[in-house]
Amino acid sequence: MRLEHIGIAVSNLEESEALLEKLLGRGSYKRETVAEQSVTTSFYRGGAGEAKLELVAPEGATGPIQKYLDKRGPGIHHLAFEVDDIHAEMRRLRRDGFELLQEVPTPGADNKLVCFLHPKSTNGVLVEICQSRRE
Ligand SMILES: CC[C@H](C(=O)O)C(=O)SCCNC(=O)CCNC(=O)[C@H](O)C(C)(C)COP(=O)(O)OP(=O)(O)OC[C@H]1O[C@@H](n2cnc3c(N)ncnc32)[C@H](O)[C@@H]1OP(=O)(O)O
Ligand SMILES: [Co+2]
Repeated sequence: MRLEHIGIAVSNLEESEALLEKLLGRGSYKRETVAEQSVTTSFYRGGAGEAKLELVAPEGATGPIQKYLDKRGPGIHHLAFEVDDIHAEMRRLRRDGFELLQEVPTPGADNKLVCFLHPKSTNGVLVEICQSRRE
């Protein structure tokens, strides 16, 4: 597993993109809406070998990000780890006692398959595991 991205929940994507560009000195390389998750994401590359940043803004009033923002406001939302075989990793994590939030991986942004673990089984940190989708 390697840290692939850090997810940051934001209320206003345009404002947050402008702020991050000022901070990093580089812009987003991709915006992508994942309707199933009720989010629009905006990605920033890390330095060589470093994790990306993923701004995650709510689409609509009822998704997980809007609920998170209502409760906690903007901030670091999740850590995403890349694995080579998400199915095998999900089996391994289940065996090791982690609570998976889904039975099967689902399409994520940035050409990934994703699965989330409940934060109560990961020391209060929402964890996403992801695998690059083979074309
Ligand atoms: C997939 C597209 C993109 C990508 O990378 O490709 C993304 O990353 S999209 C990211 C948005 N999608 C998700 O977050 C999906 C997984 N999340 C969920 O299923 C829910 O948000 C869940 C189950 C983590 C929480 O939902 P629930 O309805 O149970 O909300 P509650 O507020 O009642 O939370 C219960 C409990 O969990 C704590 N919590 C919630 N969110 C987080 C978080 N991000 N980090 C840490 N802890 C979190 C919350 O505080 C509650 O704890 P409690 O002690 O009971 O207060
Ligand atoms: Co993510």
